[in-house]
Amino acid sequence: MITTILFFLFLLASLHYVILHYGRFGRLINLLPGPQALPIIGSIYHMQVSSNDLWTLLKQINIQYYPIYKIWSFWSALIQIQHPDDFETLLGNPRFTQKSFIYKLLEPWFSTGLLTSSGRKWQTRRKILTSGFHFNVLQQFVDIFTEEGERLIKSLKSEEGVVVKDLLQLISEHTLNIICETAMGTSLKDKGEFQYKYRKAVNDMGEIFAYRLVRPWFFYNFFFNLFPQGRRQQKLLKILHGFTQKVIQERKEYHDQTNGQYLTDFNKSSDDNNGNIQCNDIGIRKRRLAMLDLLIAAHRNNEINDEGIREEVDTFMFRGHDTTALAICYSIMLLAEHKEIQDRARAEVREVLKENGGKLNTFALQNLFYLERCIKETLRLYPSVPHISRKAEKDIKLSNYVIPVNAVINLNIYDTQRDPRFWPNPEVFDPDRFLPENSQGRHPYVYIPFSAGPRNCIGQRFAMLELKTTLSLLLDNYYFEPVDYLKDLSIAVGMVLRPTHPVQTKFIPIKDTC
Ligand code: HEM
Repeated sequence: MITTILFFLFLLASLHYVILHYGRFGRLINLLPGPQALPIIGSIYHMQVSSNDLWTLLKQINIQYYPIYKIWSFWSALIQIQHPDDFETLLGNPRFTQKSFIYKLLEPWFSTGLLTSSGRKWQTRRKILTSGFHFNVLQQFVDIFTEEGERLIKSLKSEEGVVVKDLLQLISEHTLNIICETAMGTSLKDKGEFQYKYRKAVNDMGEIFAYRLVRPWFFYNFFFNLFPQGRRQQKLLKILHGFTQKVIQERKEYHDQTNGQYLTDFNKSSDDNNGNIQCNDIGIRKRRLAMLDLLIAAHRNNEINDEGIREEVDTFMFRGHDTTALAICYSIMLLAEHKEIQDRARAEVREVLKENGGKLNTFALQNLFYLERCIKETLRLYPSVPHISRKAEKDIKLSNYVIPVNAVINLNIYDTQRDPRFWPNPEVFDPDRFLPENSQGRHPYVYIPFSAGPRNCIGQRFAMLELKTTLSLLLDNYYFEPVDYLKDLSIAVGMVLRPTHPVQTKFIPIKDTC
C-alpha cells in the first residue's frame, strides 16, 4: 500500500517537474547559471548544512555566479541578484512591492503586518503608521533614547572596566526597552524576566526560520507543526504573542482610563507644564503619542481590528529592536578595533555635548557628522538585514535575463556593500567613504542597508537617532577595547545578521565622566 502511494507521488512529482521545467517559466529560469541541480529536488541538497556553513557556502556560490544565478528548490525558483543596476530596476519600480513567499515563514508570528503584507492592506497600514515616525514625534523620543542610554551606562559601571560576555544580549535589552517606551508607550521597568523570555524567543525563532528556509517540505505550517521544531515554534509563539498582547492591553487600558483624550493630536507636545513627561503608577507614559496610539485611534475609527493591531505590534516590536541592537553591537566592535576612529568620534561627541550644555537633543545629534559616517560604514560592512526578497509580479529583465512572473528574487545587500567593483578596499572600516566628496558618482543602489523605494525601512530615521544617542553616551563614558575580533565572527543565515556565538567587548570607564 505504502509503496503504491510512494510510487504514485513520485509519478506526480515527475510530471510536475516536466511541466515546470519545459514550460515557459522553467525554460527562462534554466537560461540562468547556477549550482548543479538534481531532477525534482533541485539544488537544495547542497544546502543541508548548519546555518553558518550555509552562510560560507552561499558566499562562495555568490562569487562563482556573480551577478545573477538561480537555485531550484523543488518546485520554486530562487533568483539571487547582486548588481546595483538590478536592485534599481526592481526596488525603484513601484509595481514590484510584493514580498516573496519566503516571508510566509514569518506569518505565524507577524500574520500580515507591514513587513509581510502587500497590496491595498500594505498601502493603508503604511499610511496610518508613517505619521508615527514624523520628525515631531521622533524629536520627543530622543529623551527616551537618552534615559535608556544612561541606564545602560550605569549598568556597565565598574572601577577597572568590565568585559561584557554577551554584547548583543546587553544591547538588545536596551533597544527592546526603547521600542516599548517609544513606539508602544509602555515601560518595561521591573519586567526583566518577562522581557528576557521574549528576547530569547526572538532568537530561537530566527533559528527556526533558517531551518525551514532550506527545507521546503516544512513550508506548510500544518505539516511543520506535526514535527518537534514545529511544536517548538508553537511554544515560542505563545511567548511572543503573550508579550505583545500584554503591551497592547496596558496601553488600551491607559486610553480607556483617560477617555481617549490623548489619542487626538499627534503633533502636540507630550510634556507637562514643566517640560516633564509623566508616568502613571503602572509605568505607562502619559500623553506620549506612540505608534501604538495611532493604531488604537485607527481601531476606534474602525480602520483596523484587534488582530491588525497585534500584527503591527509584533512586527514593530521585532524589527524595531533586533536590527538596531545588531547595528549598535557591530559599531561598538568596529570602534573597539579602530582606536583612532574611536578617539575621533569621541572628540566630536564631546565637542557637540559642550556646545549643547551637556545635553543630547535632535539638534545636537544632527551635528554628529563623523559619528554618522561611522554608523553608515558599520551598516555597509554589517547590514542588520543582509538579504531581502521580492516576488516578480510580472516578467522583468535583470542582468540581460528575462525573469518570469512569479519567480522569487533575492537581493544580496551584504555582498553588494562589500563588492570591490564598487568599493575600494571593501573590507577596510573607513567612515570617510561617506564624506560628500567621496560619495560622488557612487551608484545610488550600491548602499541600501534600509532597502530603497516604496518598501524601504519605515524606521530608518528612528534607528539613526537611537544609534547616535546610544553610541554618543557610551563613547563619552567608556573606552571600548576588543576582546573578540570581527575577523573571527561566524554568521548564521537568517532574517538578520546574527553572530552564531556571543561576542565580548571590554568597556573601560573614562575617569573624568564616570
Ligand atoms: C539599523 C536599523 C535598521 C535596519 C538596518 C533596517 C533595515 C530594513 C530593511 C532592509 C527593510 C526592508 C525589508 C524587506 O524588504 O524585507 C526594512 C523594513 C522595515 N523596517 Fe527596518 N531597519 C532598521 C530599523 C528599524 C526600526 C527601528 C523599525 C521600527 C521602529 C523598523 C521597522 C521596519 C518595518 C516595519 C519594515 C517594513 C516596511 C514596509 O514593508 O513597508 N526598522 N528595514
